[in-house]
Amino acid sequence: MLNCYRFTRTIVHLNTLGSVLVNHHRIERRPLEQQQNFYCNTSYDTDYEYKSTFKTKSVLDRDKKKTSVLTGQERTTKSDTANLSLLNRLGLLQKGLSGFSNETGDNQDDGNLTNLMKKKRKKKNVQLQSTLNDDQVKDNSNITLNTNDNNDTIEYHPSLSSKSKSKSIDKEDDNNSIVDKPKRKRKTKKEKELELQLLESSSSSNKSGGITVENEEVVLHPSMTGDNNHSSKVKRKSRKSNKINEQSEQDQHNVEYQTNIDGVIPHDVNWLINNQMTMIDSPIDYTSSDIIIDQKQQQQQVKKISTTTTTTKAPKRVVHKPMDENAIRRFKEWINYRQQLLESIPTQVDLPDLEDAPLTVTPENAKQSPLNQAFPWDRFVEGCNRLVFGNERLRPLQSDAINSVLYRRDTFVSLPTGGGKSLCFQLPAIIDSGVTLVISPLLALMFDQLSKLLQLGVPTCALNSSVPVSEKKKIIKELLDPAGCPYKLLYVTPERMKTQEFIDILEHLNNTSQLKRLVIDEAHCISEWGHDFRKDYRKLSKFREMFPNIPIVALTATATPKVELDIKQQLSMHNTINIRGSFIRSNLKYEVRKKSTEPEFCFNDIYHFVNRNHKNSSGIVYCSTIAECESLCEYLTDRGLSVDFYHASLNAAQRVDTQERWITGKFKIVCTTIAFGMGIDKPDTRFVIHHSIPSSIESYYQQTGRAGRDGKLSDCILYYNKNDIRKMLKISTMGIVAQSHEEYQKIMESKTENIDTVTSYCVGSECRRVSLMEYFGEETKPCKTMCDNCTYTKANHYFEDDDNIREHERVYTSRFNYGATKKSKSKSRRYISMDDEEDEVD
Ligand SMILES: Nc1ncnc2c1ncn2[C@@H]1O[C@H](COP(=O)(O)OP(=O)(O)OP(=O)(O)O)[C@@H](O)[C@H]1O
Repeated sequence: MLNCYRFTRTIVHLNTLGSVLVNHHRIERRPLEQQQNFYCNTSYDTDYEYKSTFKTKSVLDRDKKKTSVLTGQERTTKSDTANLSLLNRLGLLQKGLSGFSNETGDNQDDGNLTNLMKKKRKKKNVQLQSTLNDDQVKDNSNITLNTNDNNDTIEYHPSLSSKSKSKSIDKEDDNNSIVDKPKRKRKTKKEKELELQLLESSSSSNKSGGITVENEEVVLHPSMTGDNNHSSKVKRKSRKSNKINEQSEQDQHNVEYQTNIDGVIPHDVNWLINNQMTMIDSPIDYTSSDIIIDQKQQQQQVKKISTTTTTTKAPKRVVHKPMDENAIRRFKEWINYRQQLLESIPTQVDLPDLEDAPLTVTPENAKQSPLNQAFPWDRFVEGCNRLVFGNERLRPLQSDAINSVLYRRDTFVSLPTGGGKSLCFQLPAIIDSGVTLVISPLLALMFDQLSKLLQLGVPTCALNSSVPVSEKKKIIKELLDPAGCPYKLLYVTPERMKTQEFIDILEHLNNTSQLKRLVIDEAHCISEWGHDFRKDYRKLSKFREMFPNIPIVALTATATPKVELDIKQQLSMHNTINIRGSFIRSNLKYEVRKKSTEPEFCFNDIYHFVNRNHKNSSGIVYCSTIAECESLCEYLTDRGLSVDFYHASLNAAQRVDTQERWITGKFKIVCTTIAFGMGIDKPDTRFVIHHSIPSSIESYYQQTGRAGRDGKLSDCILYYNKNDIRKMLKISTMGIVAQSHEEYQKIMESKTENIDTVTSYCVGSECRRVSLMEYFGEETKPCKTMCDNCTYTKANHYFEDDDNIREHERVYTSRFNYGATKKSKSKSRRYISMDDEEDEVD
């Protein structure tokens, strides 16, 4: 029998938490010596691997001094570089780089490379000329594109050529990778000397004054900037350039290829508020490290329509998606805008006072809330939201949440599904310095957010079981880099928190003042009373003990008051600011339909509903079992709909792949168990159908919350019959972990109560919206037009027959017997839910 452990609640004395909240009422710059400024420099090591490193000020004593716009103090200049090692991993650098300088204004693509080359020419021993002629580019094929005036160093080496499409640098563990990577090549002595000279000259040549935050070059692929001439010009120029260093044909080819890269955006986006106001650099790679199954594996992938489940090997993967052009444009604008803002910021900024006491902000009191006042970061928030995320404005309560997070207060955010909770921590993470640690319960959810952030250009990484070992090692190395970590957000599953290796990483980040906050997404998973309880979420309660000064941000869309209290207690949140929005989703139409006991009838009904109303729209159909999932998928596919299935028996790679294909519209309808859902953000999802009843109202709200996230009218249909009650009861009590019979019974009671509530919802005749909101403790008026009960007065005849009511009562009253039966077999037993998603920790 499996031993089972129940996590003991950790009690943290409140007095140890006194220092948790950083009450910084005044932002002042520290003396220069005290600042922990990290400077980024990119170079490649002897193995010709690109390397992006941050260096502390003390390390970079060779760097030039600049005058801060904020203080007038002289400061060491910083390097703003692409995260080349990340790029390298994603297979970009083999294609070369092209330059675009944003400092010189937009649409100056011709000038971009030229600017880079200008800077490069300053290096003594490369003998580059300082005018814009064809010769400028001649050494393009050489080792570097160094922009040391701005300390933007982008290096390129001929060995990383398109021709040398050899195996990946990561080849040792990415055998299945579909990314071709360049072959390593030993540097010649000459090259080494040249490189050394370049580095020396780069570190000694910068004499510009100006502002501290100066490195904001945006390097783009010409095709992305719409300048096709650029490529050809560079090619032409590079062909002429054979004077300085003799380059091989391969090198020349590299120059050409250099212009064909998807691009790279180095930037710095950190505004450090921890008693100083400065910017640190953050190398960035705007490619998306989407994790997909490699081609071979895809081919081998077992046809999904089958009764047996597939067990292909774990994901090996990386494919990068080009960045969205609008995102690039916005990002450039953001950099310019931020630059302007920084120039206008005074050297000292007062933070408004916020009482050190719990505070609740709701839509009703938001206007009078102390969070609704001017904060020094307001324009940064506005600019970042508009330019990085492409949103016109913040939604109600988002700005309160962001202010609270930036003020470094413990923050509990409960906004409706699709309410924009992610922005409440992602935006502060970008504006603030250091790393934001995000706990995310599902690989799919993590993948979704990671992919989006990378596409937006935000340096983000994830550590989970689907990340190949080689990449994991690299990420860990970067996180542990004594000189500084390049990422703004680090996503992990709760399981990772229990490994000593990861705790060491966190300790390192904390000791170097880089760990800025812990974010717990889908925080209801921490509560046993929550609908998606995950035992490893419980372990997060240790975080406060380990890092008492790090603020905690918990977010959920489905917390009842009881769950909310439990979350805060578990996490030892202190003087929490609660941001509480209305749960109403006014664009969702709710309907409950009677489900026939004949599976085919229900399948047929679903088919007709979709075919009639949402033939070409995306939607989700939730089923209670894997078998149901697959047979419904088969049925709908046979009838000509575009369908696939998703459930916990698929391995991580298959799940990621299915999710990605659904999100990108490769197929329209996903038949799934509850393994799919939390956090899935496909705005144009027009319907969510529950083929079987959900295990709780929270689950139902969460799952239907996938629909209509773009604000457009969407349908939520729930099929209900009495058999499903018993079936769901069985399923939802399978995963119970209990140490004693009493505990088991307690959990059983809670689970059955949840199902009772769902049943009441189904058979009830009051407005669906009112019923749902009542559950979350919110009062509202009947929707009148948005549910079956309001629109069809007789709709519930089906559920008022004696049979159903009797069955409902029988199940309700038999629940204690059910627990007792289990007890007789075993006092302590662990049942594994088939939909349990746990991250394998290696
Ligand atoms: N201020 C905003 N303006 C426009 N769109 C926004 C804004 N904030 C968020 N969004 C968009 O709203 C959608 C939902 O956001 P998000 O995924 O953060 O919701 P959520 O609250 O986490 O929902 P769930 O709990 O259901 O996962 C996303 O597509 C996001 O881009």
